Amino acid sequence: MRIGVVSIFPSYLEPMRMALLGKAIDRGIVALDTYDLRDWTHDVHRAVDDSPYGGGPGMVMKPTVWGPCLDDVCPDDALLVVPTPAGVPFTQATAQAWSREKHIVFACGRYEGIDQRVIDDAAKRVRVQEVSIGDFVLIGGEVAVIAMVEATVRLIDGVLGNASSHQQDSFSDGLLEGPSYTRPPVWRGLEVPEVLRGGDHAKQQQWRREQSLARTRERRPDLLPPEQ
Ligand SMILES: CN1CCC[C@H](Cn2ccc3ccc(-c4n[nH]c(N)c4C#N)cc32)C1
Repeated sequence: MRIGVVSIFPSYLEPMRMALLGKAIDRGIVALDTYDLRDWTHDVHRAVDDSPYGGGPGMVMKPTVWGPCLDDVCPDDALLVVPTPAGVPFTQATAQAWSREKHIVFACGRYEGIDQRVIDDAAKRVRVQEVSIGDFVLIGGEVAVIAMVEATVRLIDGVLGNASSHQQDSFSDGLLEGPSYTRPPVWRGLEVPEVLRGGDHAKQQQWRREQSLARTRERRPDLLPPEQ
């Protein structure tokens, strides 16, 4: 998978070159290109924003900068993703679908966002998805991109050491994952559940299912399947 990210703060994206994502890049599973939007500005001040039509707070990012940038970095067969609090919710299902994409380009807005005509113009040529990572407001799109790239890339074969890891994710079966434990068996008077210290894998699987259902019922009843 090739990933392109456009930002006025490309160094904000450096965490994606670390740890497991960095290893996926080193191993050629993922290619990451970051672009500085200001390289497409055409004035001495390298302006990327301007005042909003119709008044209102803040500034809006210029179509005359974003347009030429996306023309250059987003080919017709790529998926263009625009993080925005007004977007469709990003979910595990989104990550699963994106993990099968060959090329994804992320457009990181700042200020009050990107002039809508940039998205409308791009949609004439490429598939565009405006997505949100949650019901809260960030300062820009970069943190959302890091979260979405991590959720997506970890699903690509070969990225996670233990192939089964993501198959036991929260949400992979629609439920929240249950608690995890490691040594020592007793820590500050707290014991690891007996069933996990034994060797009956069928009982352990049943226990984990029960724990997932209980936790989902308590914390995210909206995720429960109808019969539960
Ligand atoms: C007050 N204004 C309101 C509009 C957005 C302004 C900041 N901003 C500019 C670009 C941009 C991109 C994403 C997000 C964002 N926030 N929350 C999420 N779940 C996001 C996602 N994905 C936020 C952003 C702040």
